[in-house]
Amino acid sequence: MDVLALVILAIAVLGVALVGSVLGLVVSRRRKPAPLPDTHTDVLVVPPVDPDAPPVELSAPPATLEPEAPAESLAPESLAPEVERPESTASRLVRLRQRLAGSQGGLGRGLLALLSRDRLDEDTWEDIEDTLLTADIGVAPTQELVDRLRARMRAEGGADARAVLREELLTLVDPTMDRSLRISGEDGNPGIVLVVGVNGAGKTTTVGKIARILVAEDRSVVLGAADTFRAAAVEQLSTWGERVGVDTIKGEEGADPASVAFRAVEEGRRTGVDTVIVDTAGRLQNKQGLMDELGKVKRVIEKQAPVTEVLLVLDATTGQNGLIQARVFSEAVAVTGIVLTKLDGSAKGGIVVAVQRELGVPVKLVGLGEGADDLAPFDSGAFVDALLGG
Ligand SMILES: Nc1nc2c(ncn2[C@@H]2O[C@H](COP(=O)(O)OP(=O)(O)OP(=O)(O)O)[C@@H](O)[C@H]2O)c(=O)[nH]1
Repeated sequence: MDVLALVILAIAVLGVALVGSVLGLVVSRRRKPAPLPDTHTDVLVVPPVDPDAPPVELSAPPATLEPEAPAESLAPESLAPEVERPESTASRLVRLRQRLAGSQGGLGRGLLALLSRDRLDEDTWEDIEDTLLTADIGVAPTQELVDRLRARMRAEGGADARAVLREELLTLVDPTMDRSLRISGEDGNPGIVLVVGVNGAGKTTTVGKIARILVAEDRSVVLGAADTFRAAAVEQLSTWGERVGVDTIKGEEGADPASVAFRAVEEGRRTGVDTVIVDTAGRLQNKQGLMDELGKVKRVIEKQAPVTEVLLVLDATTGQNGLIQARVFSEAVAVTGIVLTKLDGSAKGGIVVAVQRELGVPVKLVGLGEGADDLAPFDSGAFVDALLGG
């Protein structure tokens, strides 16, 4: 009898242990981290830890109990190469529009408050003028805008100030400009994007961010680190590339930038990539030196294939000084588009108007933060809406 009771007890204990281990398996499977969502944003930021989440199961069940896991279900952080998935353009635009409205909204709100006054007297018009000048729109565009606003507010008594202001700001920003990036080549060649600008404007960062935009759109890319003046810039660029699985062609510190650019294009053609992006040095030692260097880089690249886009990177916070630099660069090389960085750190979005006027080329991209995906195509309507506070 006693022996029988002992046997029954042993079976019961084994049964409980078995159920427990199966439940433990189920629970530990449920605790596996969810895959990254498509709209993953700041990929450089470590995902936040949920303080309420149960601790990670350390006593994992024996490997033999685990069914064969299909390759794609393996935890990405443990086995997959460290290639990040850049944010999709759609989610980036929604996020960055809000950031743009946050940094630029003050200008529009200020103008609207002034235009909505009962009496638009001379003092008010002067205040409007000052507000525009403070936002770096520039003297001539400010005068034009004020003249047009005056005429319309007078002629269209009781007009909706917001609607009038929106229309006139949009005219100034010029929605008719072609802002598409020339990232495709012809005759089997890759598109070649040459990126120029003074050091510190955000050039290398921008090259990395553009690569991410292209990778997010399933385009293949090679980077050329032709900023051989500063070894750190070369390393910085290749790190950007590695993160999204893009190769970077480098040269030794002090190597001829043109030869690095040449090799990058050579590699891009050999591997049949869609786009080669070449970062350049931005020393402004003197105009002649800059012209010689950039001119040579472009000439040497074009022994193989045409440069399809020359982007000038400008720091939005540098105001008039930035415009002077812009002029020097545009004389050194034929700029086809502007990237305005650090708009998140400046309330002076008027620089968009000023720089387009100065160079006669469109702003094509705007930088809105230090995050890896904080670069967005410039959209004039969205920009004016951001100025007006959404
Ligand atoms: N807030 C903000 N910071 C930015 C933006 N773009 C670039 N930066 C920062 O600006 C700093 C300079 O950027 P870099 O890309 O190193 O500038 P660079 O022009 O390549 O300079 P060199 O590498 O010296 O040639 C970095 O700290 C960037 O993170 C932007 O849109 N917003």
